[in-house]
Amino acid sequence: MLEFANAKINIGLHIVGKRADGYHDLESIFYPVKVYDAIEIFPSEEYSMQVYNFDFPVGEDNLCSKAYHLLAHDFDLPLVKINLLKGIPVGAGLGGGSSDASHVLLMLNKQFNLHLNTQQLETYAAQLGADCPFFIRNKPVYATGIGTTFSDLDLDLSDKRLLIVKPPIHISTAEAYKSVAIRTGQVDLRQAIQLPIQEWKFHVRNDFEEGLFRAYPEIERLKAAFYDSGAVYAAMSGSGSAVFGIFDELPDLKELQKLGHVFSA
Ligand SMILES: C[C@@](CO)(OP(=O)(O)O)[C@H](O)COP(=O)(O)OP(=O)(O)OC[C@H]1O[C@@H](n2ccc(N)nc2=O)[C@H](O)[C@@H]1O
Ligand SMILES: Nc1ncnc2c1ncn2[C@@H]1O[C@H](COP(=O)(O)OP(=O)(O)O)[C@@H](O)[C@H]1O
Repeated sequence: MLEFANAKINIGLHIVGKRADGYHDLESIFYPVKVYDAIEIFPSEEYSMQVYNFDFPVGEDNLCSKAYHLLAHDFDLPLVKINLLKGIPVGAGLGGGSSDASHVLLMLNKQFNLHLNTQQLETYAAQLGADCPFFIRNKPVYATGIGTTFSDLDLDLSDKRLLIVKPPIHISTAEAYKSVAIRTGQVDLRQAIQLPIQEWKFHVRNDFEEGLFRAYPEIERLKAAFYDSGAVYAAMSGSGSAVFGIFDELPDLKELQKLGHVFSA
């Protein structure tokens, strides 16, 4: 079985509290985007996994392997070979690894007739990472809690052009959370996105930007370059380092291409 695992962007991200277990409560809008990894799973004589197009360990730490072993613990799954072709940049705030994990759960459920429903799959996904459950639903949602409680959202950007630029900076999510400031009393993102998109820049913010822009001025310059290129809204996604921009029309890419790898999403 071959499937494509898409990325996500966060449209607004408010860090609203810190919990006793060290995780943070947040509010965010998760929006699926058309940047993909490819995952192939097939029965094999032994379990193995191979990653193409990216250089990181493929051992038990890979989220695809973790997803397989999580289900293999509870179900009589055959041994499989997993091939992963990375297209989603890593350490970018685009949730690539989380999407891979959840797509492995979805694929195993389908391929081996496990009959798990969405709720059950989301519960398994939550054991793999806070970003994972979103990719089970994989449609625009307003997320709260640690990012695993969802309400559906009517947001459709399909008449816009969406560009994402990944600068050559790798940000660890855990590190980004360590220095983020908690802010309460922010605008309700669900209301803010009802405003015309041109006004989002005054109301829709990502709380990770402040600290990470200080540490990596290149990311702030990248966001400015999006506006210079005509974006109606631009922001860093999640804990970075990728920045996305929403455009009415496809801009000249020359300046953006100087600052990183450009993805049309
Ligand atoms: C910031 C966000 C926004 O969507 O995305 P990315 O930028 O990573 O894509 C997510 O909250 C990232 O979720 P995810 O990357 O799955 O996090 P996990 O693997 O569960 O946790 C990695 C580390 O991040 C911190 N963490 C994560 C989620 C959360 N709500 N509070 C936290 O404090 C914890 O220190 C944890 O040890
Ligand atoms: N299948 C995978 N794809 C990408 N990263 C993975 C995967 N499995 C484990 N990881 C680990 O997760 C880290 C962050 O992954 P990524 O999906 O890029 O997160 P983020 O959304 O925070 O940028 C990587 O640096 C890597 O060590």
